[in-house]
Amino acid sequence: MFKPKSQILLSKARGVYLLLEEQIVKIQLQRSTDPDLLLSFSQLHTSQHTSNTIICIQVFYVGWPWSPLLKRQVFSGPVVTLKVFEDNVLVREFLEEKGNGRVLVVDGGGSLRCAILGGNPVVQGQNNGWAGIVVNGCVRDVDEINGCDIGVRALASHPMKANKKGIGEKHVPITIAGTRVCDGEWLYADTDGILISKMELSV
Ligand SMILES: O=C([O-])CC(=O)C(=O)O
Ligand SMILES: [Mg+2]
Repeated sequence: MFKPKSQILLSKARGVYLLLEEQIVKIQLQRSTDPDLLLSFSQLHTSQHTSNTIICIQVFYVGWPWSPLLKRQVFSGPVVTLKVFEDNVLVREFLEEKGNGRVLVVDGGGSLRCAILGGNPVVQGQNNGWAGIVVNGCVRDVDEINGCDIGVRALASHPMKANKKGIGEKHVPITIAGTRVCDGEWLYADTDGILISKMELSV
């Protein structure tokens, strides 16, 4: 186990450790649905610290079945949140904006009944400089998405299009798989999982 120079908050969880003070030197995640793991992270997250040298990290989606069909799994950036349900109008609206390296995190309520992200907005997101899109729901046009230079994570693919009523809420706190995600937080996605941090990390 890596020993930090100074303070460390060490989760009991297997293979997961946070190094604190000057920076996060290494983050290691294992896929797990172990409730102790999630508990230890939520305790870390909610515990009160007086020193702002302590960086609290939430683990987001450890153990979730992210679709392996999507190829660009590694990306990071500041978060923009969106909450919709089986409707993709606001998703498209966001990706028409300049991304400036941000990651759009869409809580689609986990619906597996239609796709709230298709190839067209992903191409737009790529062209507008978004770093990635995380969808708690389904995507379609998987081959088109995989041809794009932008990270995309979703639960699954589905051939059906979503509604186009424009219903949803932008920039609101969302809770996905028990983890609250807010605008301005930082998201780090790799092939092991997805992390949400209150602040930018050096990884
Ligand atoms: O048209 C839609 O609603 C979904 C789609 O395939 C795309 O955006 O590329
Ligand atoms: Mg399409």
